This record gives sequence, structure tokens and C-alpha cells, in this order.
Amino acid sequence: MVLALFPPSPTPTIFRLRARAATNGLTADTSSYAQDASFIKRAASLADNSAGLTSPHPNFGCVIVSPGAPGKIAGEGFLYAQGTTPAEVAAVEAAGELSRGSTAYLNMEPGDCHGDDSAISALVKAGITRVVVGMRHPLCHLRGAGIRALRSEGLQVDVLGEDLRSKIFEDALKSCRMVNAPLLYRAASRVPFSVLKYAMTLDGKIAASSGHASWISSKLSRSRVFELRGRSDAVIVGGNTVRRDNPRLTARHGGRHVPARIVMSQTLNLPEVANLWDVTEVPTIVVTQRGANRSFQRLLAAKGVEVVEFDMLNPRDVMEYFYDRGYLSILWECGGSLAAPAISAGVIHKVYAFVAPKIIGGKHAPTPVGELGMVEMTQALDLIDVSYEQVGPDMLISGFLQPIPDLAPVIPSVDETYAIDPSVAEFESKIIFFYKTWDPYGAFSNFSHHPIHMSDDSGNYVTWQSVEHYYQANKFVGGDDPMAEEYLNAIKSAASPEEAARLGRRLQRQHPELARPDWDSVKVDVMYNALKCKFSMYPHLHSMLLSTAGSVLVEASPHDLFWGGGRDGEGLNYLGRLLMKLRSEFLGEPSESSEETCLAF
Ligand SMILES: NC(=O)C1=CN([C@@H]2O[C@H](COP(=O)(O)OP(=O)(O)OC[C@H]3O[C@@H](n4cnc5c(N)ncnc54)[C@H](OP(=O)(O)O)[C@@H]3O)[C@@H](O)[C@H]2O)C=CC1
Ligand SMILES: Nc1c(N[C@@H]2O[C@H](COP(=O)(O)O)[C@@H](O)[C@H]2O)[nH]c(=O)[nH]c1=O
Repeated sequence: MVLALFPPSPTPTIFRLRARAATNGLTADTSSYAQDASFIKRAASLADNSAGLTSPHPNFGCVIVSPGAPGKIAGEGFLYAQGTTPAEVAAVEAAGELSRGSTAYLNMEPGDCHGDDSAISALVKAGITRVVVGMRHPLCHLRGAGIRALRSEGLQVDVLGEDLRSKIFEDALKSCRMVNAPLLYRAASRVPFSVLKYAMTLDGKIAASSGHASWISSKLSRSRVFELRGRSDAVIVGGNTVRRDNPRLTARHGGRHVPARIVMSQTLNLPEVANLWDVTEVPTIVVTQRGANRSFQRLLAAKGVEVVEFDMLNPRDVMEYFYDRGYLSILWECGGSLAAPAISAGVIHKVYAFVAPKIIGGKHAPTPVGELGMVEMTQALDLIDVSYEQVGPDMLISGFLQPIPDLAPVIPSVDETYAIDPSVAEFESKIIFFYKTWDPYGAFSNFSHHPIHMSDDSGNYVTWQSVEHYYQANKFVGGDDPMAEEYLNAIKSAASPEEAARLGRRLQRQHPELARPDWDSVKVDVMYNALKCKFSMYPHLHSMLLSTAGSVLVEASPHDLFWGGGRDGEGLNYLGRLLMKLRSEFLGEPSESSEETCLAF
């Protein structure tokens, strides 16, 4: 579907009224339109700061502008990572008293996940009177809810393309879509957003005939690649690239986030020693054909490399699997023989080609894309929204293979669904799956943004940013070694639940001697106490849990076979079980594990 920047208004009466109110008020003239557009662009560019960190959630930015100083920003903020302070909360805190009577600019409507309305209530409590929204939330169960909530509190909400229509907003709207393009593609195509990146010579080769490939592009271009890696959840290559290049695939200069590495290999005829098998800092996942080279699978498992088998190893099935695992964005750094089936399968959305001013020749030298089965030039795939940028001596050409999806007509909102088929009940399933925090029951996840107050050994109440922070840190409780305490504190202050999980797992893997020796026998109780605290502290979560009575709760993690239900239902689903146990306890059925370690409100 081609992106329509300003489609005809779906509910003309309401929108026309609102547009009139806007033209009579603050946004009456071109200069105020231009100001709105420029602050929305600023919100989008702030949101981009967290690329790679929010997966699979959207990137949010918020800018506050006071009527007393129309051209100036009073406060701004962005969501650093899922589970951290919302952009709106950060922005009103930064603006302080200047927020009263001000306008807030948001690149995207806040997603009121699982009753966490902190973003909306921050704007309301701060006295914001007008909110300009770049785009509605793309997910059907969230779309429109934030806008409705703000309007019901009496705030004027102007949405670009609906209430504010002018060519001036085209660029601003585009920047909002760009900053969350991975999310839009993911939601529309149900695979992670995938970027194919390669470096080639001017005569179109990605290696010499011998297979030697380092280095085609310049150092500056490679720094850009590190940055691209830092914005991705994983980097993927094929088996041949592992054999030829022995790559590391780390984001050396990208800072911050380091993506996982994925190797696609049918044969598993791979070297026993390779940089990618060193998983001390970054995990590697090898995806392969079911039954391939079992002894090599055991060798990889012994090194800590995860192996996932597929009945038929192909790019689409692999991408659907990583979608289920919650991946938002993947960088393909493979050679042409894997790039071609990935393009044919329609899983590649964007291309970055670094072209170096070099000629290597060679009839059989590898090229970036293998056989696509096209015979006439008219069949060639045209890139959309193409950019050209000189990077040192190289030229970087990038563009989309598929248009940015316009989700509005693709996925109807819950309200729209009711209008089409009133018999559709929102959550009528007898099995309730939850996993990522933005899912309808996402609040059941350990990663949801709900701080808990737990008592420590001395009976003092300590605040933990999330259940996951508490759970991971508990791995290092009670040891005599000061390092254990240091690790505990590092996990406690991790910036997001994901970072707490990564840190906790890594430190436990690297320093098993510092983790508590009885961890395996106490971890279920640790989790239960934390869950009990969370669901006692937040009345809306308590009600949500009770509302599921009669349903089976399953954490839909395809890879965690202990806490989750697994890919084919083979997981133990301990998280779902603990929540059901807690639900029974709340419903008055007796429970064995009910130590009062939590400060409930
Ligand atoms: N300049 C650049 O940007 C880059 C250059 N290169 C160079 O390219 C060359 C390697 O290219 P190439 O062999 O294409 O790259 P890859 O190794 O990236 O891809 C091919 C391999 O992918 C695995 N594979 C898994 N599933 C499939 C599938 N459905 N279809 C095809 N392959 C699948 C196979 O591994 P297995 O055989 O183990 O089963 C296959 O050999 C090397 O010389 C390398 O240096 C590579 C990446 C980037
Ligand atoms: N040759 C080539 C690239 N090759 C890609 O980079 C990988 C090596 O990454 P690393 O081990 O982390 O340095 C290699 O396997 C291949 O996927 N990339 C580029 O930006 N420019 C280049 O000239």
C-alpha cells in the first residue's frame, strides 16, 4: 500500500469542527503551522535517540513550548528504553512550571499500555492545554486511546493529517513515520524490519574472486556500519560469510546497544573456532535445518551459542520466528546467495549500499544479490525514497524496497472492529498469551514499567524499578564478596528492565562463583514474591489479573523454556503458572508461599 500523507478524513464532522477550532485559535496562520511542524520534527528527532533500545516498542519524543515564549522549547524528553521514564514525564519535569498552559508536541500518540497512564497523566497534571500529535499509535489495541484520554481531560489535541492539514506538515509527518518505520513495517508485515547492507566496488563486487573481502569500504563507512548495527536488535549472516570472514559483527563504535548475532546455516559445516562463538559480551544464535550436524550443535551449545532448528530453513520462517521473539529491527550483512532469497521472500525492507571507488573485476567474484529469477530490466526492483550521501571516499545509496506502510486502513482499531462486527469480543480467548509489554495483557510481563517496594534483610523497604530488576539482582544476594554487592547494585540501577536482564544474565554467566549457590531452588519464590508485590501495589493490575479468572495464562516467549511457553508449547510456562497461582491466592484460595515482603498500598 502506498503511503498517503493526507488521506480524506474518515469522520468528517468531528474533524472539521476540530480543524475549525484550530484555525480560529493558535494554529490560525502559516507561521503557527510552521512552528507546529518544526516542533513535531524536533520531537521525532529526539525520539530517534533511542533507536535500538526500545525494541519492540516505539520511540517517543516530547517537546513542550510555552505560549509566553512561542519559539522556544521549555522542556523536552525522550523514552530512553522500554520500561523507563516516558518522554512526556521527562519533558514536563524539565519544563517545570512553564508547562502550565503550554503545548506539548509528541511524535506519536502515547500508548496507554496495560493501564499505565503515566504519560497522559503527566501532561494533564502539568497543566498542558494543547497537544499536537504527529501520528496515531499504529497498533490497533492502542490506537486512539491516548488521544481520547487527553481529550476527555479537556485538552485540545491536534493530530497531523487529521486536525492539521497543510503541505507544511508533510515533512514533519514523514519524520514521525521514519523514526518509527521499523515498528510500522513490523506491525504491517509481522516480520522484523530488515535492512540489507553491503559494501561493493564500483564494478559491483562484494569480494574478490578468491572470496577475500576486507576492506572494500573506507574506515568512515565502516563506522557508519557500526552505528547501523547499534540501531538493530540483531545482525545476520550466512554460513559462508562465517567461513570466509570470521566476522565479529559487534557495534564497536556504535556505543550503547550491541545487537545479537544470527548465523543462518543449512549444513552447520562451520569452523569449530570462530569469533562469533565467543558469547561473553554478545549472544549468538545459529539457525539451522532440523537434524543438521548434531555433534556440531552440541559443540555450539557447550560454548553458550543458542541453536534453533527449523523444518525448512528459509528467510521468511526465520524472520517470523524472530518476530515472535519480539525483534524489531534486523541488519542483514550476508553475501549475495542469502540476500537473494531474503529479497524474494519479501522480508527485506530497506537497502544500504556503500559503493567504493575501486574496481576489482573477476567473472566469478561475488555480487551483493544472487539469483532473483528476473529476466528483463523492467522487472528490476525500484528503490523508494532514495538518499545519496558521500561518506569519505565512498557513496552511500539507501532506499526502501517497500513503501512505509500506512497502517490506518490495514489494521482497524478495536472500535472500528466492533463497528464492523459487534460480536467480536476483545479478549475472549480461554488461553491468554502475554509477552511484550505493549500486548493487551503486557502488564503481566516482568518488564512492565511498575516499580515495586520490597523489604531487604534488615526489614527496610527498597524500591526496584521493575520485577525484572529485582529478580536479576537477587542472583547476587547474600554473598560475602564485595563484587557480588557491586553487581547487585549495577543491576538495580540498570536503565531499563531489558538492560537489567542482559546484565544479570551476563554477570551470572561470566561469574557463576559470585551468584548465590541456591539460585535454582529459590528463583521461583523470588519471582513469586516480586509478582505478589507488583499485583498488590497497583489496583488496576490486581483487577486485570482477577478479570482473567477461568483463563490459562501463558507467557508467549518462544525461546524461554522455563518462564515461557516455548515455540510449540513445550516450555514450562512458570511465569504464567505463578500468575495463576497468585490469582487463586487473591481470589481467596490458600497459598503456601505468602511471605509478607512487599509494601502494598
Ligand atoms: N562486502 C560485503 O558487504 C560482504 C561481503 N561478503 C563476502 O561474500 C562472500 C559470501 O557470500 P555468500 O556465500 O553469498 O554469503 P553468506 O554466507 O552470507 O550466505 C550463504 C550461506 O547462507 C546459508 N543459508 C542458509 N539458508 C539459506 C538459504 N535459504 N539460501 C541460501 N543460503 C542459505 C548457507 O550456509 P551453509 O553453507 O553453512 O549452509 C549459505 O552457504 C564472502 O566472500 C564474503 O567475504 C559477505 C557479506 C558482506
Ligand atoms: N567487506 C566489508 C564488509 N563486510 C561485512 O562485515 C563483516 C565483518 O564485520 P566485523 O568482523 O565486525 O568487522 C563481514 O563478515 C561482512 O558481513 N562490510 C563493510 O561495511 N565494508 C566492507 O568492506
